[in-house]
Amino acid sequence: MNVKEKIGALKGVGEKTEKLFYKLDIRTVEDLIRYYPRGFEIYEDPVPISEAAEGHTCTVAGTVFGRIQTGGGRIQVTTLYLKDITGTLKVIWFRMPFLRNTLAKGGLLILRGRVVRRKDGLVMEHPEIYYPAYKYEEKLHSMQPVYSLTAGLTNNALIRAARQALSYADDSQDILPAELVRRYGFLPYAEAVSRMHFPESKEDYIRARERFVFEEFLVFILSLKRMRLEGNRPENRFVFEEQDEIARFLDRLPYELTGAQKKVWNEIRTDMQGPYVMSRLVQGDVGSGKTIVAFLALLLAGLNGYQGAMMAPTEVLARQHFANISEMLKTYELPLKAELLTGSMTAKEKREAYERIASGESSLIIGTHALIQEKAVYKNLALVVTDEQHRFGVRQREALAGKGREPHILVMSATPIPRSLAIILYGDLDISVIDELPKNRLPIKNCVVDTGYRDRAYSFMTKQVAAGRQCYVICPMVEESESMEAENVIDYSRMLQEAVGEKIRVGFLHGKMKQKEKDEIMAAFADNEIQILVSTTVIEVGIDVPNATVMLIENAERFGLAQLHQLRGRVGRGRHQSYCIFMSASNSDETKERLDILNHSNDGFFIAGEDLRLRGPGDLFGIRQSGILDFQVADVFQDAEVLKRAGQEASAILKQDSGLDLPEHAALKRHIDAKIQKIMLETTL
Ligand SMILES: Nc1ncnc2c1ncn2[C@@H]1O[C@H](COP(=O)(O)OP(=O)(O)OP(=O)(O)O)[C@@H](O)[C@H]1O
Repeated sequence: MNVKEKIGALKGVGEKTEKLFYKLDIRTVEDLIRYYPRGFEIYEDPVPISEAAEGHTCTVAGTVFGRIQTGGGRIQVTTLYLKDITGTLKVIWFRMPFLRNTLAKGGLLILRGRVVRRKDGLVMEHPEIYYPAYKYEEKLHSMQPVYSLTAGLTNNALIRAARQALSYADDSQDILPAELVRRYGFLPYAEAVSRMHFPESKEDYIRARERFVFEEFLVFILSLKRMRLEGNRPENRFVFEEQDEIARFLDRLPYELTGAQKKVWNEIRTDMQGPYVMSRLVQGDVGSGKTIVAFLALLLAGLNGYQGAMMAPTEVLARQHFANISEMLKTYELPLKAELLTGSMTAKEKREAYERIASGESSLIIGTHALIQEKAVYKNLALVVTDEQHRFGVRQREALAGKGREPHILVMSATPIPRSLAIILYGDLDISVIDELPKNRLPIKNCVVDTGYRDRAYSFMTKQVAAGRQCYVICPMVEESESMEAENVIDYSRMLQEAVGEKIRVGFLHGKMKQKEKDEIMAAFADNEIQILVSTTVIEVGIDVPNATVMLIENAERFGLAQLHQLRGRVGRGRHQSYCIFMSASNSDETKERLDILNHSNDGFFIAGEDLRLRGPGDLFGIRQSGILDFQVADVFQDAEVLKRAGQEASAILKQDSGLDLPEHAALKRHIDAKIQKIMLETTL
């Protein structure tokens, strides 16, 4: 079979399933071959029930103790107690009432699932069932891939389809030039890709991964270069003049810019008035005050009679920026109008917004990714501020300016990457760093505790709320599905509401909520109508409520350090003393060491370095990767050396063959061009 064929060509993938695959962006057999697992389940020997620990996925073996029950309620829950000589464990399944009959026959039962703490103690939730128990033997010590899924498509279905797809992989499909594969001693393509999905051991996976990390970086760098982002800078065809109103605005701001903010603002101002179009990256740790610098650039564009657009990575964040900038325009009586453009607005609202943008009535446009490009026609867009997550959209944004005018580009990033790596990843951008925090800040006080501390954490939060402050709680994680995650957040906030009493309003936020609901909750939290916000990691980026002073992170052991640092960065943004409580359900030394780093440092750069030191090459499994810059397998920090090499190879390839026209680069070129085209399509739709 040709791997370019539609995914529906695989056996067992009907029309309906095909659509589900599309949702995961898997269209062809090759897409599936390259859809690597996000992790692996390693099937260990069963543990004694007394050792089944909160927050862990484990396997237990035992017999059913007492009766199996199915209870009503919103969701049907089937409950049993599993017993071995060391103890009993409560086990529940959702929506599987038939289990009552199938499991009632007695005999040894093996269950594998995550153990969580509920009101009535430890519970294993929705485990896999091995019954009769010998069925587990087939799996013992194996590594099962775990894929990112979509509702309706199970992990098993993906495993089956992936096995089939992999049987059609062969070395002729490799996009890396053969000479590179030889020189670096990489595994041949077909073997490597099959080990990416079904490795026999960790070492096996690591060896296969090496090649795809390299490939991913190489493709990334070459794509950027092919999109003509590097090389000749377009001329600056906008006329910018200094605006007195900006100086007046800065004078009246309730705080003085830090030295670092002033320095960066100067660099931006100089760029915008210079002979070439600006392409600048502003890097700054969480809470370092990047937003005001971006706002200043927008104001400068607006006051010069141009338009400026700011694209936020999430809708919640877009609304926050819009609210802030609108407020500023009003307070400081600036003669400019801000406009919001997001996906959840009604057709009528959008149409009206488009009109005001086309006529130039609105000059500061804040929105989300897709929408800023949609039908909006700008009168005279001179500046686009984006987030690093939109790395690839740059080219269309330039196109979006239309009529051959290329706007200034400002990219904001909170990722603490060393300069040498930033130069490779952002080779087309000048780099500014905000390396100083505002003076009014008190360092965040951290503590690392176990779950036994939960009640004390709640009473601490109650006291903070009594003092007028607000708190965030990052809910324990549920990996199985988004809907279970939602239920979990709701259950948790109910429990918390009971614990803190009615005077305090607890709100919650999760990925499955409608945009409007999210906005309402965020607005209520920003106005202190909600004092404690229980959330999944959706609040991770950018949210700025300076009155919030406590961040309680449940299951802290399950996050990467970079992500924990981002989450913690939601507090300590104002003048009040702030606290971060890392609650961990694991007692392992490794967890302790990792959390200890955060406990003793609030510095993103230092944390990233330490994280790297601790995560040896063997540790690619347990903890969620940072997801920074959204690489599929590569990790900017951990694979820094590979990134450097890929950067060198990319330059060497282009030096020898700038158009990628040599036969040995043909596959690479096709791959890159298809990728660029896809990105273009996605971002212009
Ligand atoms: N020079 C300053 N002095 C005092 N407060 C400041 C200063 N600059 C910014 N702030 C305030 O600090 C808070 C954090 O700033 P901002 O939201 O810009 O952070 P950020 O760099 O975007 O961080 P993150 O990456 O976490 O979103 C805001 O409430 C902002 O008003």
